[in-house]
Amino acid sequence: SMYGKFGGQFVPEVLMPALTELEEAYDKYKEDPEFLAELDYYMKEFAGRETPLYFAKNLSKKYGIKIYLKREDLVHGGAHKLNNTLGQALLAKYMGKERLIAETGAGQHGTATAMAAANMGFISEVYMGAKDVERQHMNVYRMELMGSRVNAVESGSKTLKDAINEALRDWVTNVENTHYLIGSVVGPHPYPMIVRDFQSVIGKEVKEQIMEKEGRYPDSIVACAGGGSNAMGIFHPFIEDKEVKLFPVEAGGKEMKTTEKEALHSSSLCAGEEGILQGAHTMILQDKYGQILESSSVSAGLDYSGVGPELAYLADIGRVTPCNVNDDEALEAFYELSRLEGIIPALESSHAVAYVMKMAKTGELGDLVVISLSGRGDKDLETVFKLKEEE
Ligand SMILES: CC/C=C(/N=C/c1c(COP(=O)(O)O)cnc(C)c1O)C(=O)O
Repeated sequence: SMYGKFGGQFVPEVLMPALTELEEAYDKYKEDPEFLAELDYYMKEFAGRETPLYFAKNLSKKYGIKIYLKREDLVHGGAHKLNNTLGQALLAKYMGKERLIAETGAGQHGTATAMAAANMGFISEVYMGAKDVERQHMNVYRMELMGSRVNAVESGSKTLKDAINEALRDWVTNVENTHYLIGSVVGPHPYPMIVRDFQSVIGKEVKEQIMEKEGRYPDSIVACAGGGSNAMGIFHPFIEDKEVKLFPVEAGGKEMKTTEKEALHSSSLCAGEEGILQGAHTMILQDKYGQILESSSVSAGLDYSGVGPELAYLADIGRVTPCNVNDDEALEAFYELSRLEGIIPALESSHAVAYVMKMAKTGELGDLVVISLSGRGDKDLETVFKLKEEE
């Protein structure tokens, strides 16, 4: 449960039995043939795996290096989030739970939770910051259409951190019949491990696909990092392959500056400090009194003041190279990929594309790079066109 000095279970005593129950269930079912067969069925027949490792020929031609996109935007629902919600929902079913709750920012995790809940017959409830309810409204319709109740959270910055706090409060009250389906590699142990394991299907597929297509591993892998689950999912199978450089790209927001009460970015690895957030010792954006600072990003899914403890650990030991791009660079990448490849990326994923556009010619990424295209951009069209009008 510890990643070096990071990780742990910094939660109220009342939650410890639920965390112990979850860890015991995970240990029991993660090697259970029936559980694994059922999960494999859902991954193939419902989520649509395996996803392509697509050679972006026009992007590669323009930027002078070989660029592959791991197409998690093609997972059912439009993002990598379903990989995790199917795993955790199935685990909750084997545990005999009848209700799922979740937090969401971009609404992709909420949608993926609603999909798993509808399909497996759970009651489901999603907590979503009021600001995110506004800017990802298409996903609110999708969640409600599939039978989830969406609770707009008005406290704090009305984004992801506040949604997680409300979900934790619900869980404390309803721990008997409810599984809290955390959407990223954050929170108290065993969540960062469970989510990383379910998302590792991404990196496992890349390992086989890149060997098939190129006969070698990539020089670098680039993935955006909000909580860090698509990054940890694509990185984890390559951790021991030291020749593969790993770049988690954080949201640089408006600028890499912090005022008294807020950060103008969401780059916890690049500019945060050690602290405790929502159950884990990790890197967070906090003021000098240790109060969590509001974060900022054009993309709801990266707009988070913390990051997963395992990613904090890997950055601390130098196995990953944290970096960031700002809102404008991400928006430029959103347009670039749409025009060059006919693929509209989520604003979150656009941060990874932007970093490759920015660094391709420096040699830092080598000649063969894989980008985790974590989601598609349909949910962001309104945001992007509103910004265009304001220009
Ligand atoms: C769990 C809260 C995060 C959400 N989304 C985060 C997200 C992210 C960032 O989340 P991580 O992979 O966990 O860092 C990347 N790409 C897409 C398409 C996303 O939707 C959500 O609520 O949908």
